[in-house]
Amino acid sequence: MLPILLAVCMGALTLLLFVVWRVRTDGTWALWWHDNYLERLRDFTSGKSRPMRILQYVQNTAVQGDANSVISAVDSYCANVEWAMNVGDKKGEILDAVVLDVRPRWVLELGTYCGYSTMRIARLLPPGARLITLEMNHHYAQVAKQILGHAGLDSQVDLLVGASSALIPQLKKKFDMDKFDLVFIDHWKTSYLPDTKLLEECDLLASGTVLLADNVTCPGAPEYLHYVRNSPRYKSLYFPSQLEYLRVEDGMEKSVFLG
Ligand SMILES: C[S@@+](CC[C@H](N)C(=O)[O-])C[C@H]1O[C@@H](n2cnc3c(N)ncnc32)[C@H](O)[C@@H]1O
Repeated sequence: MLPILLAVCMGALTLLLFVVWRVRTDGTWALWWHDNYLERLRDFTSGKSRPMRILQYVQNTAVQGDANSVISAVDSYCANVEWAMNVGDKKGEILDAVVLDVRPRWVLELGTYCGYSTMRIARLLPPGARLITLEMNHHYAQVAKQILGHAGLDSQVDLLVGASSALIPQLKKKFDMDKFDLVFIDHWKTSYLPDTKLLEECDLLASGTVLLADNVTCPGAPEYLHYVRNSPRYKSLYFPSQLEYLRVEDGMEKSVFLG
């Protein structure tokens, strides 16, 4: 009996070590572990959603009206308490550098989630610039509004709730605008390419418009990458980095529309 028990324990331990190793080194396993298993477990035990837990942490710890303090609070929560799909601090620095370099008047963000990258972009915008961010999940959008309000950035940002494919064709008329200077692409990865083509069709990209796409390595957006790297309409450059809050390879693709 004892040898069988010992063998079962050894087998279970080996399996556990294997799962821990894969979660720490493989992006697909890491995303499944954090986004499905751990998130659902915490939702069940706390009776709240992950965005609500992030919001609560921000309200309890970040200085009201101080965007950097709110950004640090989200990073601290997601690095130390539970992972979340924000662009994160490391790739956030790449995003910051692109925003500062472009100095955009009109920015579009695809995928708001809790408003983390929205805050990073909005706090660096020159006076008079506008950031339009699209989020299809109503609950996430409500949380993002409160987080942006806590950071004091809500007046610079227009958060539209709905699917990007439905909202993009309405933007020109709705905002009485012409073209975007910067587009941050960070929604579901299968939508990167169709929405880029939709932006072209809707005449929302000017020569010089910068597209910055997150997660092009993990979980990856191969069709989008193939398009921007091979189309004569784009000049594209890869920025290697790490997946938010984890030691897993990821990167961002900056693509300049050439007209
Ligand atoms: C990776 S998260 C965005 C993270 C955010 N940019 C940040 O760094 O803080 C992706 C978000 O895109 C939203 N989303 C996915 N597909 C979308 C679509 N087609 N239209 C609008 N929102 C979408 C999801 O609901 C999710 O909240």
